[in-house]
Amino acid sequence: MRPAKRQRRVPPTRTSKPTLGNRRSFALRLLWLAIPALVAALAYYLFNGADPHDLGINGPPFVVINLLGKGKGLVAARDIKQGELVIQEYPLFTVPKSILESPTTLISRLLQNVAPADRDAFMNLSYVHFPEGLDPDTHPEEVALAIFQTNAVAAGDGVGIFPRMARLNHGCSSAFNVVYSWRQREQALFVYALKNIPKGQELLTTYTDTKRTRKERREFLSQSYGFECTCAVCSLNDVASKASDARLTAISHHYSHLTTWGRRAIDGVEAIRTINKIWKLEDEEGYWSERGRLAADGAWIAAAHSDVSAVRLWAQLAIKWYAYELGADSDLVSDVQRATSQPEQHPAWGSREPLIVGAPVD
Ligand SMILES: C[S@@+](CC[C@H](N)C(=O)[O-])C[C@H]1O[C@@H](n2cnc3c(N)ncnc32)[C@H](O)[C@@H]1O
Repeated sequence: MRPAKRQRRVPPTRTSKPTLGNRRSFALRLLWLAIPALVAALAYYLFNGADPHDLGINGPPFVVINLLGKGKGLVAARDIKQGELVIQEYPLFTVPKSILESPTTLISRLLQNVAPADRDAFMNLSYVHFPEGLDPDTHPEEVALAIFQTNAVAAGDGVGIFPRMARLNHGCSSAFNVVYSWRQREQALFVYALKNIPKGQELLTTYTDTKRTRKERREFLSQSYGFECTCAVCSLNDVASKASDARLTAISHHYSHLTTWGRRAIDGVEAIRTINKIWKLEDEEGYWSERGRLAADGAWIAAAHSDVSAVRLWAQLAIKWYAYELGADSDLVSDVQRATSQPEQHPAWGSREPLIVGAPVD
């Protein structure tokens, strides 16, 4: 069960009507009509996505609204460009991966150290898996734990709570269009647009590795997050859904095959061929996540086999896709940039026999 939604007070409406014949009172009437609209617009802006980085020339990228059957969610307030930063958020608090005290006690204790407005924002988040038989009204500490479990995401060595980002709903495979990552240097969570997102479209992230069949994804999401996924991919007709499942299963299979290069079960040429197969299948599926990492793997394999021109090409591709997912100023982009200018300085350089492994087929 979710906490009761807060009710907003509705101001009493004015009952006296100005006469139409009087221009001054007509102007006053317009003014009276405009004031609530301006106040509503300001309140909407303040409560739905304004933060310092939103105040750029393009205006705030999203609003938070109620969505049928999903609770709250983020919807693009204007066209958002691929690779655009949509959220930069600091954690309300973080929790290490292993703890000694009871999680209920820990969360309640950490909440005491946050500002009252932040605590309210936290307690307003949605949750699933509340212990059966307990009344949420008399067990706020259990509500806090359930909220934490539903909304916490990876943040460095631990997990953290980011109330703004926590409103992002889930989409599978080609349906998710934003990606979040923790940046150690800034100690903040960054959310980037993986694709162009037209105004009015919902911003969706992914809660799990969605390179799984629809049935497997649905089981996981229902058990872990308490909802039946109806994203664009889960809503495909049976024929299209089977084709998508087959692509996703093949992608996973190719990823497993690729890892065998690490133990020399396949050579560099086969490894690069496998990366190109994954890339092609992902194009067909519309699955664009993790491409920076995949291209960086290509650069690594090329460097290991001392294939200078392949290192450069894979590294350039990695920079492009890392920039979309992680930001052009992220550490991983800087690391790969070094490989394009000085392939011989790549950490994997020359660790395997020399071989022309092959370039990206993009
Ligand atoms: C991290 S919260 C996301 C924000 C949430 N909608 C809210 O109102 O705060 C996770 C919860 O959102 C809902 N949710 C997320 N993605 C959904 C989807 N694709 N369809 C339906 N519900 C979804 C589920 O209730 C899930 O447990």
